[in-house]
Amino acid sequence: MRALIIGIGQCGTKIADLFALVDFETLAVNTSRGDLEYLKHVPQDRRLLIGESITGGKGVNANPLLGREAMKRDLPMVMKKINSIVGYEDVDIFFLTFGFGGGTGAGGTPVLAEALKEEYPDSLVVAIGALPLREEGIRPTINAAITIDKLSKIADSIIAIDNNKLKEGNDDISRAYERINYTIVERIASLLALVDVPGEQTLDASDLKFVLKAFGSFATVGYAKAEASKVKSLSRLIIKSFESEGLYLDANIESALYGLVAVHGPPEVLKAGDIFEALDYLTNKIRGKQIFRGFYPDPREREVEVVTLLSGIYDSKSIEEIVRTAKEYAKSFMQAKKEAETKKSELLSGLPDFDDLYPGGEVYDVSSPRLEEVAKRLRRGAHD
Ligand SMILES: Nc1nc2c(ncn2[C@@H]2O[C@H](COP(=O)(O)OP(=O)(O)OP(=O)(O)O)[C@@H](O)[C@H]2O)c(=O)[nH]1
Repeated sequence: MRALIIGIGQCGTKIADLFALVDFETLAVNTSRGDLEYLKHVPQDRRLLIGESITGGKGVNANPLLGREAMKRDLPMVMKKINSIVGYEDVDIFFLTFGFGGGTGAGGTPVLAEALKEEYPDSLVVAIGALPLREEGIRPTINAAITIDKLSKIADSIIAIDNNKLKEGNDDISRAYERINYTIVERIASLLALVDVPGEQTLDASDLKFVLKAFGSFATVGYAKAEASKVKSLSRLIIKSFESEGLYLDANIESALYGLVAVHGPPEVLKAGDIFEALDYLTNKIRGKQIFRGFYPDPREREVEVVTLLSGIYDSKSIEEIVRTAKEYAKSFMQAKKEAETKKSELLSGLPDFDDLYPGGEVYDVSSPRLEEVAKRLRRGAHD
């Protein structure tokens, strides 16, 4: 199983930086030189500054048109770098990490996703994006809604993390960002770590790709960990992986088409009866009724760890709220624009031009040959 993590923009490269810390192959792409320098773990030769000719290396200030243009202009450089990283061994999944509300990530990610799909048709492109906080105002919400629309037509799955859930803690915002970034990386890394690993019933890269190849719908990764001696019901632990801290996305898990469950822990907890009860429960709960599973009994373990992935989700309150708000805003903005145009033409219609009011306003070109001729004749007359 080979994954390449590509971070785009500030939020995306910060997340990629954490993936680099846990030894994933990463690439960081940004319009801001300062943000690239700030990274700690992505190797220097894996940091690409794009759009320098338009931004001077200073970011795009939440303008996705500039983010898109920056990625378009430097796409050959970015793709060349990716080619050199990929080499001769296929990449199973490109994970693109970014913030939906900014300019570089929101504008640039769909451009890169499209190019990757074209160049690597057998690899999956999965977008992992942070949804903006309501308090950030209307622009990030619009950026998010339009980017969701674009990516839903290109990416195989979109793993959206709702930053609004951050507010449930007491941390200041940068600590809260750190916490959520860490959680995302922990979950995806735990999931990938259990793919292609020997176990009782194992998951391979093709299982994971099957689940994530979900025509641009939403996917979510759940996680739960508990002391083995305290686990009364494995199915409850699996369900718990989607609750509380669970999702970071307000989604109806029953609408999911596919699922994947990986459980790691001491053999006495991973009993066949409990496992099948848990799987039956989940299979009946989700709409698509297809669950892949992997079980990894480990006698040295004292804890049980559950990683769950659900995909093919269309029903999400977090996403609906963003799309609805953006649509309502767009509608009222277009209406206001139309009214302003009508008002402007009503106010200004009927005004004359300067010519109507200033008689004798003909203008002669002093360098015209005819005028020269007249001037010459006048001068001659003066001498005669
Ligand atoms: N989860 C999470 N969200 C973040 C983080 N940093 C920023 N965001 C969110 O991402 C959005 C802003 O995206 P950025 O990545 O900062 O912007 P950008 O893509 O670099 O684009 P510009 O700054 O406009 O050049 C906002 O909606 C923030 O709430 C982070 O570290 N973690």
